Amino acid sequence: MVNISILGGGSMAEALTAGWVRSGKVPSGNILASNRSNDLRLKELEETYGIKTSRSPEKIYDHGDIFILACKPKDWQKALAPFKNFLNPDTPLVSVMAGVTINSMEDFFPETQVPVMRTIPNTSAVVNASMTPYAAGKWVTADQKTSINHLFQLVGDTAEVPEQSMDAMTALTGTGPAYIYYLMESMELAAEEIGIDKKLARHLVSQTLLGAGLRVQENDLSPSILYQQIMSPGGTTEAGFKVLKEQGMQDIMINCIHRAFERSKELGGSETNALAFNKNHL
Ligand SMILES: NC(=O)C1=CN([C@@H]2O[C@H](COP(=O)(O)OP(=O)(O)OC[C@H]3O[C@@H](n4cnc5c(N)ncnc54)[C@H](OP(=O)(O)O)[C@@H]3O)[C@@H](O)[C@H]2O)C=CC1
Ligand SMILES: O=C(O)[C@@H]1CCC=N1
Repeated sequence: MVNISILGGGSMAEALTAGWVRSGKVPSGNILASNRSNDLRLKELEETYGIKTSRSPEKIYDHGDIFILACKPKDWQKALAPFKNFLNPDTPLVSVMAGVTINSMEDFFPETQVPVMRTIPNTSAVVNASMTPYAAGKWVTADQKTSINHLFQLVGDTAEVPEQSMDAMTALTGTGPAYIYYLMESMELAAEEIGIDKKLARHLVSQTLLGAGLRVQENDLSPSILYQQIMSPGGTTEAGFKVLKEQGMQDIMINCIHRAFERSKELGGSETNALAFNKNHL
């Protein structure tokens, strides 16, 4: 199994780490995480998952067969700078960042053909149920793509997509769990108001979401057919849906995903910054 060096030690780095360790296929010692300055956080990651941590560029470089770039889009050039002269065609760089394009990362290494993969996992990696769309850059070999795909399959499902779709993927599946959690929170609040115990409500709501998700995955039926099956004329579902329609729930969701899509494209605007960074540091 490959050794993984992660540049970043935040939520996404932790979700992937947790999923890889939980898969039983990646020994915790194969993972090394780093961050910018938060010592406590690195200690916490070490203690929780038994992984290695370091902020020494030499150690990070020596450890990794694969580099995961898991810092915020605004921070990536600084995070990668110490590795500019080290990364090479045998050390794939796998970004999990929203927005940042493959081109801008490839251009960061003007002298070297660094293989760059752009992925967008989600935090369900913790329970090995992420959806991870990905796109490969021009220097990624078939073997490298296979092994990176395998790595993300260990924490859920994957789909190769054209790079042009990655901002849409980010809005839909990278961000997606947050929309679902917000819906769940709303259902829990309503449950409490109609007299359901808080703890029981959590169980009821999560099982309901899980069952609905599984049904969509295991049937050829569209969500629309599936909700119509639940709706008896004059019944409770119809009554509830009347409120959803009157208050524009579907439009709200569609607008939300459009806005997240636009935001992912805006975050990709850091390309200009990458070029400026290169000019100042070459
Ligand atoms: N959270 C999510 O659900 C998802 C996030 N993503 C993407 O993952 C990336 C990380 O997001 P998330 O984990 O939420 O963010 P966090 O803010 O939780 O973590 C960012 C991490 O990057 C570190 N960092 C910042 N600068 C550097 C540097 N120069 N060198 C090394 N590490 C550095 C930070 O260190 P320190 O704390 O010390 O400053 C921190 O550990 C983002 O690009 C985001 O778009 C993608 C899909 C889903
Ligand atoms: O909010 C964000 O920007 C990141 C990217 C996808 C999910 N979280």
